[in-house]
Amino acid sequence: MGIVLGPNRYGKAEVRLVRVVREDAVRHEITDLNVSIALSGDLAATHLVGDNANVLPTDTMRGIVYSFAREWPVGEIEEFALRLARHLVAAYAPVHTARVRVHAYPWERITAANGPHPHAWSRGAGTRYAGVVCGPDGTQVVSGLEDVTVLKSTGSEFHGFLTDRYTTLRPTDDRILATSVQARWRHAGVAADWGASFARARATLLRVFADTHSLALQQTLYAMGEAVLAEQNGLVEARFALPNKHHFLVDLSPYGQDNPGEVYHAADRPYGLIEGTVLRDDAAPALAELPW
Ligand SMILES: O=c1[nH]c(=O)c2[nH]c(=O)[nH]c2[nH]1
Repeated sequence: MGIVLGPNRYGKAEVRLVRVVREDAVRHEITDLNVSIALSGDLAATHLVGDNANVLPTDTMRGIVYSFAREWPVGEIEEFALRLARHLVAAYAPVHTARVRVHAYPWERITAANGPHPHAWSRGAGTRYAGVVCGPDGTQVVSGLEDVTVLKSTGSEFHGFLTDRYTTLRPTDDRILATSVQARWRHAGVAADWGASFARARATLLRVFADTHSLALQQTLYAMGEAVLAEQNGLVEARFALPNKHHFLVDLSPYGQDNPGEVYHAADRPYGLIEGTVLRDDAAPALAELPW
């Protein structure tokens, strides 16, 4: 019996990159990213004896991110992640697998006196995500979004659940349903119109959340995943984490008032956390190191 080194990876996490594209002196475009890289490969020596010959410093990874941002337009985040991951496995022999994660923060032009301002921005809602793995077993791409908070003020019920002596929750046929969507969808291939696919998936998720008369957040989750896959042949698997942002009816009887679904307490924690995967039954499996 002995002690051995298990799976490991390392890299630079959360490289914050803002790329300004100067169309002219006043009119700009901006891209605001948070990029994380994790490499695995021939890294036993650094762990076992501190021999760093195979170690590409994480500081160099930071430099690659900024330098690539200068040399090319950043483009869609999936494309940028693919470029980085492919470079990292091609350029450094000890690197077998590269995982790249990119979060993009949306900035919207401020509407000023003369319309959309050429270079003044207001931070928008939600974050777009891309994750890429590139290694000996192939390359895969996942896209997604998070922190998209949605709410329905009716059209949601929850009843018929298992009950026992610990149950205090009352069944309801009319409640507020709210969640902060974290969604991911895996692409079948490594080339797509990433921007159009993202816009379509986002619109699908919002539309289905709105249009599904919900008997459980689990049912809404499945409906959203099913629709995203049904509408885009190039997508094979969708994963969700949906916190149930509970809204409780306030008891106004101490004040001699009724409360027919009008005054709610928006609770912070604890919250239900509903997680699930929806996939094509013939989907090739996701690579283990795909950064969802
Ligand atoms: O949509 C819901 N799913 C649950 O599993 C659950 N559990 C709970 O207390 N409220 C809810 N709501």
